[in-house]
Amino acid sequence: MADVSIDSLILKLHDVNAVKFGEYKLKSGLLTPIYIDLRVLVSHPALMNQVSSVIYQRAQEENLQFNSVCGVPYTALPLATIICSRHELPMLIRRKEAKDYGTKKMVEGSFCEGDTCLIIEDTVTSGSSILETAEVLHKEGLKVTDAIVLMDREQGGVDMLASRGIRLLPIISMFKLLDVLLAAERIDAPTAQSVRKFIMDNNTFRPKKTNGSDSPAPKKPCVEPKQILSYADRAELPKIHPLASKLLKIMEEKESNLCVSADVTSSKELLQLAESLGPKICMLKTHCDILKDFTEEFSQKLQAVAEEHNFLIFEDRKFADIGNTVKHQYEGGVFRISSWSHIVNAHAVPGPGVVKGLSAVGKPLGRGCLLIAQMSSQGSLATGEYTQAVVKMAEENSDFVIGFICGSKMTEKPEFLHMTPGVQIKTGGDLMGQQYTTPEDVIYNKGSDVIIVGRGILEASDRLEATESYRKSGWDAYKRRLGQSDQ
Ligand SMILES: O=c1ccn([C@@H]2O[C@H](COP(=O)(O)O)[C@@H](O)[C@H]2O)c(=O)[nH]1
Repeated sequence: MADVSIDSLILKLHDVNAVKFGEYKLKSGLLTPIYIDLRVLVSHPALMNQVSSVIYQRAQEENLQFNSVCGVPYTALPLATIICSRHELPMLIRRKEAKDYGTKKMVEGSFCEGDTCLIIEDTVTSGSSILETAEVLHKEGLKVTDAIVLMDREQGGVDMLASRGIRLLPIISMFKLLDVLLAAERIDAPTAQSVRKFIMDNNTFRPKKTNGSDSPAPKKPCVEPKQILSYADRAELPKIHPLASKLLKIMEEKESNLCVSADVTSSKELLQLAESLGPKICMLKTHCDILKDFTEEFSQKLQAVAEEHNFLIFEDRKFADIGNTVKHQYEGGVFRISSWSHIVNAHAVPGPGVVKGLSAVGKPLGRGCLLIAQMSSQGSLATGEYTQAVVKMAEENSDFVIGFICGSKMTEKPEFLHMTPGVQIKTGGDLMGQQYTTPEDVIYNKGSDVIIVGRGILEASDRLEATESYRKSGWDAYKRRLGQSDQ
């Protein structure tokens, strides 16, 4: 199933209150800030069908071989029933307690010894419910090699079951769920962050020691949590785009995740800005079409300053036409943007053709592109499923797309860069819909990588001093995110 459908499924699950935020008790007694309650599905038949379809589809994609299907009682029972009925597959029912009359069987349905049974589950935390069901099936002579779960809380279930010979195939992971709800603005960044922290701090899997005894519960997760990588680490990732790697190295070297938005109208002033602020920034953003005196000579000088002070140039052109047109706009015209700008950006509205057109020009030159996944302006339509589709488009074109213009982190893939405009030391906005948030919020809470600051610096009485102040705020927030700050 396409990722976008999974995203819309997540939103529907949230709509029907199957994903709850607050304080809830898990089977283990542990208090959790997120609770997945798929019992509500029985009241939503269309959603129930959709969930059953993705589970069956997963079994097909994995080419699983099995003789029967068993849903872990009770929530997964109707899911297994729908799947088996719709695809005419034999089903088994595991009893939770034996009857004290009749056959006294623990497993209902017909099977032969040595048959393989596929287990279906709605939510997994530690994996213990699947294991209990598998053990009952084993006692009856059945084999269990695979289980499919709709929602994996990523708290060690996959590893625990693997250690017992069962491969668990999750459809939705907790981190994916949080990313989708955050991008759709169903939750805020601090909520997502606190749930992520809870999940990483509460891994339930305790591998057996080689001497056979259970090891004590580890303080830190046994399974490597999703690590927060440094810019330097990310620059070395095997799949990183060379331009993204170059930018990350510049950021680390200059201790700057600050991009200045040089929104001035004369090329002389722009060059002065580049020259004076260059040592403190990782990137300079331009709008070449607001310059009243753009010339090729100007673009050559700008490149020389960028070279001298080691920053990249990002022309914020926001291409948004069909592939053939953006190809011409990027390569030719008065501005010949591809000849001097390391990075450009594009709206995804036209579909993947816009990336193809830009990439035909930019890729051979080693350029990179950012897709606009969200906008900082009030009432922006770039939200929810649109934003998710942009992320997918980026992931499918990672040979040219190096990241996003966005308000917060869009993907867990560390190869992608997240750049956020609408940043000032004070929150607020302007009279035309711009909305501001702080460097700390963008980098620390929202997990973005680069702050883009325009008027916060341009309108300051001392631009250099303001630049240093933003550089320091952005960098301190990054260090805090890495856990290297003593604040
Ligand atoms: O969503 C977006 C995308 C781009 N921008 C651009 O960033 C700067 C912000 O300038 P400020 O003076 O800091 O408001 C500007 O060039 C925009 O075109 C954005 O603001 N929001």
